Amino acid sequence: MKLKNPPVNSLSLEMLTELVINLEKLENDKAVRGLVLTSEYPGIFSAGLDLMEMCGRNPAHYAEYWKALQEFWLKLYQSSLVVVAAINGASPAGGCLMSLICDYRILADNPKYTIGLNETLLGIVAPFWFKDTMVNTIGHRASERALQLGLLFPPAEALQVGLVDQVVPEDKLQSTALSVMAQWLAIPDHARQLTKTMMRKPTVDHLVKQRDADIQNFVSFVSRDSIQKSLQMYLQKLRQKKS
Ligand SMILES: CCCCC/C=C\C/C=C\CCC/C=C/C(=O)SCCNC(=O)CCNC(=O)[C@H](O)C(C)(C)COP(=O)(O)OP(=O)(O)OC[C@H]1O[C@@H](n2cnc3c(N)ncnc32)[C@H](O)[C@@H]1OP(=O)(O)O
Repeated sequence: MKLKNPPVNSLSLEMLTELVINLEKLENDKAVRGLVLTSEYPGIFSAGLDLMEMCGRNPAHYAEYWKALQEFWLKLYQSSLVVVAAINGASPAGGCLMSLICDYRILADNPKYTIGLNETLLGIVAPFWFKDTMVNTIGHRASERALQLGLLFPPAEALQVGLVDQVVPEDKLQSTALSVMAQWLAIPDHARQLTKTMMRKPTVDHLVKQRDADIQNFVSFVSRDSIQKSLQMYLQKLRQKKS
């Protein structure tokens, strides 16, 4: 599945909705057992959540957006397919989250392709289920440091901390993803799927139990004037970077 939402594959409401529909289609197709997630645009895997969905909108919109993001996370995290992320570009915040919920992550070796949950740099906070997903991957101490500092790791550091499973030359990314997929598909589906469910259930239950409260938290957090100001300033900085 190729992410395709120009210019930076930000996760807009429309993009999230389409991703969920496509995932459902693949899950229901008996001929499909695995999925490689990559970007149509080498250089950018995904810029994360679409900041335009979180700026200057009304509470009903924020609630709808957050629910769609939860839905996407729940679908992909619980997918019965083998999901391999072939990360061919920068992968900040929501882009990193999307990689973390795959079964295996391969990052192309390019110093510009950084990955991490950098929310604090925007003056916002990664919610508990982003944090849980990261802790499940790299452990508590490394997550605490990475989350507080909003670290974006270049490939060698991402590998060292365990945020990705492999770093490969850019021209080997897709072939490596296919050989990793072959290795995972050699395992009987039912045994692998039950194991995945068992490993992920506590994290899934944590969100499912608190879904509505989490939406309310997000809406009230993002509606604050101070948060709106931080997001606007961050967007301005992104725009100024060009000039
Ligand atoms: C205890 C209390 C707890 C309460 C908690 C409750 C709730 C939690 C609240 C909030 C949680 C929110 C979680 C948020 C997660 C996110 O994912 S936020 C998004 C973070 N993303 C980023 O920081 C990445 C920003 N982008 C970049 O760094 C770069 O754009 C790039 C991806 C590296 C690509 O660089 P480059 O190729 O140079 O492209 P440009 O920077 O020039 O960008 C092109 C245009 O795209 C716009 N853009 C970039 N990123 C985004 C984005 N994420 N959303 C929307 N738009 C984006 C950029 O402004 C450019 O636009 P123009 O062409 O200038 O119009």
